[in-house]
Amino acid sequence: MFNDAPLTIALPKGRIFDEVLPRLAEIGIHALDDPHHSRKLILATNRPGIKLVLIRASDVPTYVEYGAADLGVVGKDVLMEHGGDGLYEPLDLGIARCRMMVAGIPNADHGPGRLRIATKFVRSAERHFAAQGRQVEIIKLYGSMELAPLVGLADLIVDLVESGNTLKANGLVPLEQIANISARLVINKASWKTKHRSVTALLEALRRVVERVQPVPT
Ligand SMILES: Nc1ncnc2c1ncn2[C@@H]1O[C@H](COP(=O)(O)OP(=O)(O)OP(=O)(O)O)[C@@H](O)[C@H]1O
Ligand SMILES: O=P(O)(O)OC[C@H]1O[C@H](OP(=O)(O)OP(=O)(O)O)[C@H](O)[C@@H]1O
Repeated sequence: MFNDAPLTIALPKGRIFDEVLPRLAEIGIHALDDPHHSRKLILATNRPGIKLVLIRASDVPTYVEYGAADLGVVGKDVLMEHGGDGLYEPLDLGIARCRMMVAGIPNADHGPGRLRIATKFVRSAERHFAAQGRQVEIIKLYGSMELAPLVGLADLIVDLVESGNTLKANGLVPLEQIANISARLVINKASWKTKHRSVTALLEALRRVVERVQPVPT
């Protein structure tokens, strides 16, 4: 069905990977090697012409934008940081759902000065506070953001929250929601034109799976 033109699909190795594999299986795409045990970064599939490339979540938009992959799966948080202009983003896969939130120590008095915000989501945080007309200083971190308010590095953090357990375990509370996050299918703009048949066949097959799992509200 998708075999008219070869397709490369970029998948992030982290938590999205385990949720997207069953979706691909439902449309009849399986990796030939066990992806959990293989060290290969390019995986052939049972569909001749369809291969998977396994990369860091934050690199997916770059691979797809430059056409190194025709399609990719990536969190909305990563897209918000990358800037979405160079890509098509036609489908919300409804997996890896969480929220991007501002969080901090409960009832903290931050005083009159500029708030310090620790986050790995620099652009999203800047945009959020600028829209509120609040002057902030953003401190870029690469992980364990929850630590920053506890050791006086920052007043607030911007991080992803799912169950809220990580915040709770560190004595922090969610304060403001910035965005609902889920994984998206992204498509290279040139592939959309030059490989239209195979790209749209894959997109529509995935869309049917997503709608079956979570029917579109009427
Ligand atoms: N607690 C969570 N619950 C649900 N989805 C999440 C959660 N944390 C992250 N995600 C989503 O899953 C995506 C991948 O997260 P993961 O932790 O696997 O990668 P990462 O370590 O953030 O990325 P990288 O490998 O580039 O450092 C995130 O971009 C986000 O969209
Ligand atoms: O609300 P919760 O269910 O506790 O989930 C939120 C946590 O999940 C993510 O981290 P992750 O586990 O991916 O670790 P990482 O940031 O080191 O990748 C996020 O950065 C939070 O720390």
